Amino acid sequence: MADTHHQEQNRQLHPELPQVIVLKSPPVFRQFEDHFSSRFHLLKAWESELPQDQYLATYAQSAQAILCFGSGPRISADIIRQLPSLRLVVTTSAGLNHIDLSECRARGIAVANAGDVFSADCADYAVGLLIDVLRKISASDRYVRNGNWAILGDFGLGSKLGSKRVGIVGLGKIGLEVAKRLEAFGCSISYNSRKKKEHVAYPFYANVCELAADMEVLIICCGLTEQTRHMIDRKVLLALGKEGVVVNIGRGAIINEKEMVQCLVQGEIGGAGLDVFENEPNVPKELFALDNVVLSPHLAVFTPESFEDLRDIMIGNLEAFFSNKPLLSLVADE
Ligand SMILES: O=CC(=O)O
Repeated sequence: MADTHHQEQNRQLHPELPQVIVLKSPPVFRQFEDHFSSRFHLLKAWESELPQDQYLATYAQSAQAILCFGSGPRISADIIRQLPSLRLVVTTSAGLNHIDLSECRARGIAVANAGDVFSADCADYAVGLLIDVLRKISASDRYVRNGNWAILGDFGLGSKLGSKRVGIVGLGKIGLEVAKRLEAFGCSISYNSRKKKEHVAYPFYANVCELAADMEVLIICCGLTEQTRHMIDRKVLLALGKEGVVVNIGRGAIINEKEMVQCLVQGEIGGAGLDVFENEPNVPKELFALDNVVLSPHLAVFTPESFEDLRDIMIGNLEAFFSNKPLLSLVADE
């Protein structure tokens, strides 16, 4: 019980600091921790030897805020119900699929996310994946390293980025940044989203299958919800066609992964750039053999240069909440 004892001592030393629960923290958070502990009394459930339920029942009954990470654990209805004073969830991610939003809504709990902090990094990465698939950069790197250049001669040419018709699925902050970048490369942009955006001139498609049929590239930038789960299925991919490329920097389950793998293996689409997968960190093995597929371990999201902005927005949200000011990146209720 040494850690729990330490936390209890800390609470007695800093009774004035507002309590913020953290169920588990990934190593990347450790570099921020001092910035948080000097402002808030962090209830570090993961350091306690008590089972989580017991820890929450013993130490977190009056805590009003929880800080969580896109990497988990999930902020489920069950956890929310164990925290009767909870009024705010702050997540370090742009995505929200690890939070039970309807339970938060029902209980009047506000949710704040990473806001715009990652949008530029994520958009850069989406464009990087697309260029890599089209111009075969990773594949040609392997070709050279394996000594094939000298043995087999020149590697086959890739396909031009400029003038491609690109469909963006989900024109939020990240999608708009992707569009801005690809316009500069000479691509023509169209999009699909829940609603047509006022003040956006790009052609809008209410139907994702129709978008795919008219495009050469689909870039998935939307969040994962019950409505978007498996939205990109075999039918959409077949509409994209044999030369079509899909890039996913949203969430793996937005694409029906089994059907996408089948389409790729059978040459029914032209290629894929994938940063996210349905069952991370497991990646379908069939993809490893395909040179027209670029794989990456869910790291589009940020660079070390963005960490300070992330830290500041999380602290800013917590401070605003505890001083009754508007949150910096409140997730709008849809
Ligand atoms: O995937 C990462 C995020 O949602 O921020």
